[in-house]
Parts: sequence; structure tokens; C-alpha cells
Amino acid sequence: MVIDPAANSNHAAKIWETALGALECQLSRPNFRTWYSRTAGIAYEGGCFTVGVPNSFVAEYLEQNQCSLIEKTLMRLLPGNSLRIAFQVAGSAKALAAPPKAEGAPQRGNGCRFNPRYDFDTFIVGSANRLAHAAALSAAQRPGEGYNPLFIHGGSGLGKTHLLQAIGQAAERAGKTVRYVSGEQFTSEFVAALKDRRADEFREKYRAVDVLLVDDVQFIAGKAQTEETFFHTFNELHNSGRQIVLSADSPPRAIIQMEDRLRSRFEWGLTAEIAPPDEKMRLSILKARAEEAGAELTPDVLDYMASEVIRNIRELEGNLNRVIAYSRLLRSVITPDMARRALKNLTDAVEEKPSEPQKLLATVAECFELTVDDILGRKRDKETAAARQVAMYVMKNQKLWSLGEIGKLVGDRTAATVSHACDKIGQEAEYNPLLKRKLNDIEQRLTRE
Ligand SMILES: Nc1ncnc2c1ncn2[C@@H]1O[C@H](COP(=O)(O)OP(=O)(O)OP(=O)(O)O)[C@@H](O)[C@H]1O
Repeated sequence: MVIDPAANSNHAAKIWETALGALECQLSRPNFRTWYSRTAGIAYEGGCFTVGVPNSFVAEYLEQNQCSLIEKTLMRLLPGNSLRIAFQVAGSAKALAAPPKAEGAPQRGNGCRFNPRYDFDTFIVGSANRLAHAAALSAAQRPGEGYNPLFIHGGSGLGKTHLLQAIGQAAERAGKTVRYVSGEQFTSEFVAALKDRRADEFREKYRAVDVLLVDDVQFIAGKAQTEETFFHTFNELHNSGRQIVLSADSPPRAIIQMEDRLRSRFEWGLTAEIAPPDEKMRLSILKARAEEAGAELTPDVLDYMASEVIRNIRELEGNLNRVIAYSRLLRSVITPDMARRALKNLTDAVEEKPSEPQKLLATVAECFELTVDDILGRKRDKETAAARQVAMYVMKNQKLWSLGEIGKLVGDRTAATVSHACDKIGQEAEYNPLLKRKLNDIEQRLTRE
């Protein structure tokens, strides 16, 4: 059965929600968050699917870089052989509004809004996460009195953010002042504060909380000034008995770029790992999510889906969204066989994209705690000049642009300047481990993107 071609905007919104579930599984978290978090399905008419986006910058990026991925994803959900994608700036559209705040969850002092779904009562506990869950509950109920800091680590999509936000929401309900930030956000806020000469204000903001939650803290590793500020914030909060909860993709000891004094502090309290879910836990999560989505999936479909060895819960949820979408679009009860077909080729749509100059420059700038404007501008201090040269070197290694083109992209410099910069960085990387680490870091982040 095919869907009605005269689909209304409500229908487009639902289709897009489902497509987002599939897209989220195929993109890195920062990428997904940056480009898709405020998008909506606006219309699907005459073979054209219109996606609402918050501004023209996002429209341009998605159009140039993500169109074919979006098209492939939507093609699986819509009938017909061809599909056009249009982007419409709809900044004020209701559909693009940020998700509603959790009822009864005050937002005092919070860096990011909490996702109301990331609470303790929606968190499924199993052998993979029992210790982390128990420690998180204790930190939420008696902040600063038990394990401090609490350090939760584990692979991607295993529930670290969910637990951190659950602690934050519970602590806020108990009247505590909570601040939740990602390591990435902490870094960029700090860089902005330095630039605007608001460093004191920044420090105050972070030191005036009862509970500080830092997600993906590994992000600050290797950024000397940010680490320094975080070190002092940590000490001040810890000394005055305030609760600190950190998450990362690996245990403190394995975050080798992080300063020793921070790594050792991270181990002062309790380090709890979240492991990938076993089959029993996958089944519980699928059941809970299906019920939440109001979908009736038969036990054999759920059993089939749980039996697939999926190590990432985000991916598991994406699969479930996909199967639910199929059953809704086809208006039929889904069988294990149909679920198998619905999930087929999901990962084929992952596309390797070369790094565009803007993204590359932003990555380099971030690694040096600078802005893209600094790199493109005329500042000649040592740090900025080094960052500029590294940007040229990394661009050259991408083998996408000539030296002349690189010069133009990096603030209108000559090919000779680029050539000199590339030679210099290439040689220096041989004997300077710090520079080598930075180059590795940049490369890893570009690959992740
Ligand atoms: N134990 C769990 N019970 C229910 N849902 C879970 C559980 N663990 C993870 N999830 C869900 O899986 C998804 C991914 O979880 P989350 O974003 O917390 O992962 P993460 O470990 O922070 O990943 P990343 O390192 O990529 O940021 C979320 O939708 C979350 O609600």
C-alpha cells in the first residue's frame, strides 16, 4: 500500500520525525545536533518534500552537503521513484520551536535545556549499567555526600547523557542549582568569554552551582586554557562539597591528552562504566520505547529486533523508529520478515564527505581555542600564526585544493605563504609531540564528522 500523495503538513511532520530517527543513527552527534536539531517536515506535495530550517545558513549547508543522504532516507519512507528536497527558512514556524520544557522542571542555572525524556523513570536498568545507575541516583538524591566526582564512561549511545540529565532533573526538582553542559559547550563558552573579556563572569557562573554535570568531558582535553579553568572550577566546587558528575567515552586514565592533575582528580570519587546492552536489556528498551510511541509491535518482532547484536542504544531506537514508520506507512501489522526488510541497508546510506573548508577551519580554530575569524584575520601572535599554518597544512593533506586555492580560503594569502607553512608544520610535527597530538586530534575530529 502507498501513502496518499496529497499528504498534508501533519503527515510531512511525521515522516520527517521518522527520517530524523534514521539520520541520527548515521551522523555524529555534534553534526546531527548542529544541522538537524531545529528542522521540521513542512510539506510533501507533487514529489517534493519541504524541510523547514531555522535559517539560510543551515539551508545552504544541508543543500550542499546532506541532500543526497536526506533524499535516500526519505525515499525509503515515501512512495515513487523520484523525490525532490526543498529547504524553507521557517524560523518562526511552530514546528521549529525548541522542545517544551519539562513540566515542573525549573531551568535555573542550566547551560542546556534538559530533555524531559531523559529521566530516571525512563532509564532501563540492566547488568550493563547497574552501577552507573545506582551511583547516579545517589548523586541526585544526596549531591556532594557520596561519590564525588562521579565519572561515567562508555561507548557512544549507551545512556551517559540520559543519566547525567536524569541527575540534573532530579536535583533541580529537589531545589538544587544545576548546570549541565557538554565539554564542547564549556570550551566554546570559555573561548567566547575570553574574547569578550568576561572570564570572571564565566567563572562565577560555573562556581555558583550545587551540581555541575559535564557531558563528554574528553572534549576539553588538550586545550590548555580550558583545562586550566576547568581545573580551578573543579577544585572550588569539590572543596565546598558540591557534586560534580562527568561523562566521557573512556575512563580517565585513557584520556591521554588530558592533564595528569585533572585525570587524577576524575578518579577521586567513583568511576562507573556503562557497557553495551545484552539481549535482555535490548528487549526491555524496545518494549518501553514501542509503548511510548504508541506502537503495537508483536512479541516476535520485538524478539527479532532484540536478537540483532546492536551495541548502541541510539541505533536500537533508530531501528525501532524505522520499523514503526514502515508499519504506519504500510498500515499493516509488521512481521519479523517485514522488520528485516525495513532495516535492510540502513547503514548503506552513510556517505563519506570530504571536509569543506568552513568545517575544517572551524575544527582547527576550536583545537587552538580560537575563532575562524582569528585564523582568517591578520593577527600575528605565535598561537594564531601557528593555527593558521596548521589549517593550511591540514587543507593541503586533504588534496582537494591547490596551494593558491588554500591561500584564498585562509584569508587571501599567497601560494608561497601556504607552501612555506606546510613545510614548516610538516617538519615541526616530526619533533614536537604537542603539535603532533593536535594534528591527530584535528584529523580524528574531521574523520568523525
Ligand atoms: N538504559 C537506558 N534506558 C533507556 N534508554 C536509554 C538507555 N540508555 C540509553 N538510552 C537511550 O539511548 C539514546 C542515546 O543515549 P545517550 O544520548 O544518553 O547516549 P550517550 O552515551 O550520551 O552517547 P554519546 O556518547 O554518543 O553522546 C537516548 O535516546 C537514550 O534515552
